[in-house]
Amino acid sequence: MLTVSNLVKQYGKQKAVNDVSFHLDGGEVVGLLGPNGAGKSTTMKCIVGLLRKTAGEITIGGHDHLSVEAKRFFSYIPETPYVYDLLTVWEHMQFIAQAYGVKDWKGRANELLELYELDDKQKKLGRDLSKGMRQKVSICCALLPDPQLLFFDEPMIGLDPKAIKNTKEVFRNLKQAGKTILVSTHLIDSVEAIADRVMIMKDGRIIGNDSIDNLRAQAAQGGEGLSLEDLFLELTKDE
Ligand SMILES: Nc1ncnc2c1ncn2[C@@H]1O[C@H](COP(=O)(O)OP(=O)(O)OP(=O)(O)O)[C@@H](O)[C@H]1O
Repeated sequence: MLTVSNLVKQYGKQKAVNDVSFHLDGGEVVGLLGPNGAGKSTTMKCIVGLLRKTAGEITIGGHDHLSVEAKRFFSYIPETPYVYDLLTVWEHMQFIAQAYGVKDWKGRANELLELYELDDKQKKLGRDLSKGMRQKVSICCALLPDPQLLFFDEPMIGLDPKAIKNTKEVFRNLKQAGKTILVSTHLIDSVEAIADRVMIMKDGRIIGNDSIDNLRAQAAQGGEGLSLEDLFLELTKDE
């Protein structure tokens, strides 16, 4: 579904992403973990075409990631939610439905807005939404076209506890429906239950890419019985 080969992204002289390669099979749910500045957001932005990569190849569903065919496969929830100031919440849903050619979208849009407690905010303009509400609108917009592949960059940031719980449930449902998900997060427990695999990034490189059980086994002595959080700290500690 997604293949990233030898991806490099340089900001000036700094290699924020340094020769990163990985593959996601259809239906896989993969957590992208790493300390601040590891290169997670830059990797995602390169994949979805928001940043121009310095080198490497990326294909989505067998198509070059910048092609229209590739863009039909995925939705992206950015770290900082972007909403249109002068569209209402409902108009955001309408806009996405039209842009992606989603048929019979109104029922689904209502379900999503209800799930994220935005149903009574339908007439509010984007510019009048709080940060958390923007994040919720961004998630609803991403889910409406029912894409095969979803990129979530820190989806839980700014969400209230109920929305975090709902989003975990959304992940479980997406996984059950066979969707492919790459989710970058610091809230390690939010992916522990559903991730088939985690990739751990540090200093622009992937330093671990395996199931949680296998990573545990690879971690320094005493890996057995480590929580994912301990494991993460063990793998990313400075030598
Ligand atoms: N626009 C930019 N210009 C210059 N350097 C940047 C830019 N964006 C990110 N960087 C640098 O690239 C590196 C990777 O940043 P990135 O945002 O991808 O990390 P991250 O793993 O997503 O971090 P966080 O968990 O803090 O969101 C960091 O050293 C950061 O300072």
